[in-house]
Amino acid sequence: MAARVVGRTGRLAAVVRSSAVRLQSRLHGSTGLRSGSQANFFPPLEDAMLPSGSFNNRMALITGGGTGLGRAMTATLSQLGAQCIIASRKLDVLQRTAEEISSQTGNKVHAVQCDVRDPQAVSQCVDQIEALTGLPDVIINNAAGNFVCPSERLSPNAWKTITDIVLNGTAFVTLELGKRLIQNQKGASFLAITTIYAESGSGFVVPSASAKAGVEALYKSLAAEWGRYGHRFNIIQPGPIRTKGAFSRLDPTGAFEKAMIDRIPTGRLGTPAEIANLAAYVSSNYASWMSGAVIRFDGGEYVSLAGEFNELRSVTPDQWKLLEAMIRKTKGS
Ligand SMILES: CCC/C=C/C=C/C(=O)SCCNC(=O)CCNC(=O)[C@H](O)C(C)(C)COP(=O)(O)OP(=O)(O)OC[C@H]1O[C@@H](n2cnc3c(N)ncnc32)[C@H](O)[C@@H]1OP(=O)(O)O
Ligand SMILES: NC(=O)C1=CN([C@@H]2O[C@H](COP(=O)(O)OP(=O)(O)OC[C@H]3O[C@@H](n4cnc5c(N)ncnc54)[C@H](OP(=O)(O)O)[C@@H]3O)[C@@H](O)[C@H]2O)C=CC1
Repeated sequence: MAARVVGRTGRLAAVVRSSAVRLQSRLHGSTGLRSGSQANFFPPLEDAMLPSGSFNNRMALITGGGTGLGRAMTATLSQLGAQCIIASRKLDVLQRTAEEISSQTGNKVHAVQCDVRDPQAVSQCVDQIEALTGLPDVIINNAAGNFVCPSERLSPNAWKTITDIVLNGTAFVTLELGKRLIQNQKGASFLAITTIYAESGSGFVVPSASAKAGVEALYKSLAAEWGRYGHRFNIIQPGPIRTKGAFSRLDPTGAFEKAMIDRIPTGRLGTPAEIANLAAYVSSNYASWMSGAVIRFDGGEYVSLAGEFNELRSVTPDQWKLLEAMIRKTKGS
């Protein structure tokens, strides 16, 4: 009897495996498709979601605003009327982005060079911002550094570099602006971009995971402490969104992208415009009651990775009939 059940279970497992493989190759393999078919249910909308003028007369600082997601956030805020300041190390990249966005939106985008790892540079950058636009109403801490690397290969300086950009950089920008805003009795919305593994931790990106977790603790703590000064602090945890900066350092060969998409229940990567709309909402007065929030924005990837039995998605209805019959036949323990 036991042998019959084991034999049947083995055959079932083989059937399940081979149908899962067929399904995978129908969805992605042979066609070269980069999204699951369910992605058709979840088309990304690219236009700005908030009413035009939502950020009129508002100043927004976006660190790392010259590229990737920061650039998309800058474009959306600028389109909605904000005067933006983008800050990072590469002035030429910032200036190009600033010109491109302001020529499209008609609203000024300023480029300010700043290495967020250096508290003195941050202080000088804030001096420059005060002179250009006054203190900002919206601060988005988006700048980051990251690369995949087995932890046993990390040098002390590799660890320091990532934690300096992500945790110390966010802290320097937030504290410098926070102090000046408090002195000037001006309220502001602070937003930090972390990632879904800030919560779970993740191998192979350990400095980033540790630093992003620190950023989340910083923002939740300040949400509690600085509400009395008119400051809100929120966090967006993005799942994978293709940008050159992230994917060239996290998936340099492109080999992991398909696996990423396979485990995302909505069947596709996010888009920069989607996260830009969310960031704009969180930073806007429509969200003035939102503080201390941690918003996971990942197409369902986090819960999909977490659930013990989620792999059973690949079991077909016929296979379920068989499984159910086997389960129902079991009597006692
Ligand atoms: C998919 C879903 C979840 C995704 C999450 C994504 C999270 C992200 O944060 S993506 C953002 C990615 N964008 C960036 O990283 C942009 C900025 N990055 C950089 O500028 C560089 O990559 C770097 C972070 C390395 C900083 O550059 P910098 O010039 O300041 O540093 P280096 O002098 O080059 O390096 C400093 C030490 O780190 C060691 N190192 C650099 N790269 C690697 C690597 N790939 N593997 C191992 N170690 C590395 C480098 O050797 C230096 O250490 P040492 O030799 O001991 O001096
Ligand atoms: N794309 C994705 O799938 C995901 C991204 N994220 C997060 O989204 C944010 C944006 O990432 P993404 O757009 O993908 O990647 P990018 O590499 O395009 O963006 C990172 C930005 O940070 C800036 N930066 C890096 N180091 C410093 C520094 N020392 N001082 C100031 N600025 C710095 C870079 O500009 P410069 O080189 O000019 O300094 C760059 O513009 C990051 O916080 C990242 O952790 C989170 C989860 C997923």
